[in-house]
Amino acid sequence: MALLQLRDLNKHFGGLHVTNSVNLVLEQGEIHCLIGPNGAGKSTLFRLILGEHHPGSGQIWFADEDITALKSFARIRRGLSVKFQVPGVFKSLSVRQNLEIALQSRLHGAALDKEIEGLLAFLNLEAEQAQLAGNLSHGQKQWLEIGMAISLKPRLLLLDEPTAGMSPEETHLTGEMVRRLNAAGMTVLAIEHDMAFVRQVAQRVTVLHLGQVFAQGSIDEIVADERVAAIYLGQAHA
Ligand SMILES: Nc1ncnc2c1ncn2[C@@H]1O[C@H](COP(=O)(O)OP(=O)(O)OP(=O)(O)O)[C@@H](O)[C@H]1O
Repeated sequence: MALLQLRDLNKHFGGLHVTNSVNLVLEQGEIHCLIGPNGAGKSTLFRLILGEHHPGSGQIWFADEDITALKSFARIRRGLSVKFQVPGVFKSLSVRQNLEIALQSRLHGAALDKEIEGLLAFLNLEAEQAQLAGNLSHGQKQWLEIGMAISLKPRLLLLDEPTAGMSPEETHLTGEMVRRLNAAGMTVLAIEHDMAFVRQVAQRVTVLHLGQVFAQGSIDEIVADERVAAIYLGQAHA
């Protein structure tokens, strides 16, 4: 079953056609990675899905409902969640308090404490729970934000370069987290440049180039595609 469908989506910024007739189907239960050179339009596509940008034309369907005209909060209420690239944690609050804030609309009392314990263990942040979030390492901040993004138990989790700036070990641990979330039923769409991460998690990969879907397939098919290699030539991320 399709969880998310982008139908002929278009977005212009002035004369720039940043999202160009994009059609993309995300199956319920898959981990899908979105790759492409800088400026390909990946972040813009996320903002369209979340409702921070609105398309000039085209439709966005989520769980058999047309959500194109809905505001972000209404999309979040239906089960969408996003972790953007820049950590949005509350730096002057502890790790535990950050999770409390994310969870408190859903849980209280003993149930809240139990959920926080589970999340801390999942995020490898048990020992850091009393630390100020601002004092965490870069990787730990990213994990805390993943924790906040999954606190409402979304059906679809959008991750914008979740491993940017991480060591290979941290990247691998992040991949394991994503796989565990997926095994528990969460559908994931991740923008990612790190091909080791893409190989670790992705069941399907979509390549975006100049705002268009350029290629789609398994990681092996994408890596073997000479057309894909060609569009990365001269790019620092290749
Ligand atoms: N709000 C905006 N106003 C004008 N132009 C924008 C805006 N947001 C993005 N763009 C332009 O749209 C194009 C696509 O940007 P986008 O950030 O979506 O690409 P990306 O694939 O996410 O790139 P990167 O990998 O560098 O993050 C770029 O040329 C960018 O300058």
